[in-house]
Amino acid sequence: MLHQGTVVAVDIGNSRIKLGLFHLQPSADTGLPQPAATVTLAPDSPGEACNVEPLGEWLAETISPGTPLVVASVSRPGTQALKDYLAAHHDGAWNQLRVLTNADLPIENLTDEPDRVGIDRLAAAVGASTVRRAESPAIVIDFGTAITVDLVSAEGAFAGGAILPGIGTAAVALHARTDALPAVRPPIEGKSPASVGKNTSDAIRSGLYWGAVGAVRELIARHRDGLVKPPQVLVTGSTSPDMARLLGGPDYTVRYMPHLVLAGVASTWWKLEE
Ligand SMILES: Nc1ncnc2c1ncn2[C@@H]1O[C@H](COP(=O)(O)OP(=O)(O)O)[C@@H](O)[C@H]1O
Ligand SMILES: CC(C)(COP(=O)(O)O)[C@@H](O)C(=O)NCCC(=O)O
Ligand SMILES: [K+]
Repeated sequence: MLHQGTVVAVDIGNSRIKLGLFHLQPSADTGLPQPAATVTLAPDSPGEACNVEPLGEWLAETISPGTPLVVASVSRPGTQALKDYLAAHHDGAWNQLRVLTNADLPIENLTDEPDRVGIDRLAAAVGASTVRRAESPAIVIDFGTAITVDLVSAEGAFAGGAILPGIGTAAVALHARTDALPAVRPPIEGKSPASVGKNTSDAIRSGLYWGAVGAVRELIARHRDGLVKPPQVLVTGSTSPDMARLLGGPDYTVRYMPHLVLAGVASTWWKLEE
């Protein structure tokens, strides 16, 4: 079937909503489609619903009316907020969200309950499949509200993985479940914290950050133990630029690919349109 190729991919997580405009041109460098423009919708305060207001300007300035908005969501309130906003604005020009289900994703799913896997994990695996060397496995780490460490088999199937608390989520839990620990926000840019914190907040920052590094390294090593070939390791989501370097290991390299989930959503859409 002939189609225009242009699509807005939407990744609705439990903290933020990410959108990317894609045209049908994989980047020569990785084979991974790269967005021509992106916007991220965040809550005004952590833990609240996303403020979807900035969407209107982005759509009006960047996107031709009628371009499909294709959604992978792990948050029903997030999906509803987006639907409500689009229905109430722009005279319905953006009213057709195509909300993907797991069965739409062009990847074999080897888990016990394929329908329950977060569609963001599957979309990232689809993105990883286009990047990985033929017949090599991949490990995909996504830093978000949760951290996921997933395996894409050498044959290109989603094999499962691990889910652990995201750094911000763990910070909220420490504050909520203790008398003395303050609320600490993870670093937004750059720098890894010193491991020896000299005050309570810095000690928490250290523990959460280096704890996540150690946990993810252990999970990569354990996933890797079951593999014949060394994996390609891809990191995505909200994390510091240092993270990919810190996660590197003896026989694999780690690449940071911020738009892996969005690229997987766009690739899925093009496959569905074929
Ligand atoms: N630079 C950063 N380093 C570490 N954690 C971060 C950084 N930026 C954001 N976070 C944490 O990442 C989480 C949200 O990431 P996000 O990609 O918005 O999640 P989701 O995909 O679940 O919506 C929050 O817990 C936030 O505190
Ligand atoms: C693990 C997740 C919460 C990660 O979501 P995020 O951190 O991106 O908001 C999400 O993929 C999800 O809701 N998964 C459902 C359970 C599963 O994947 O098995
Ligand atoms: K995610």
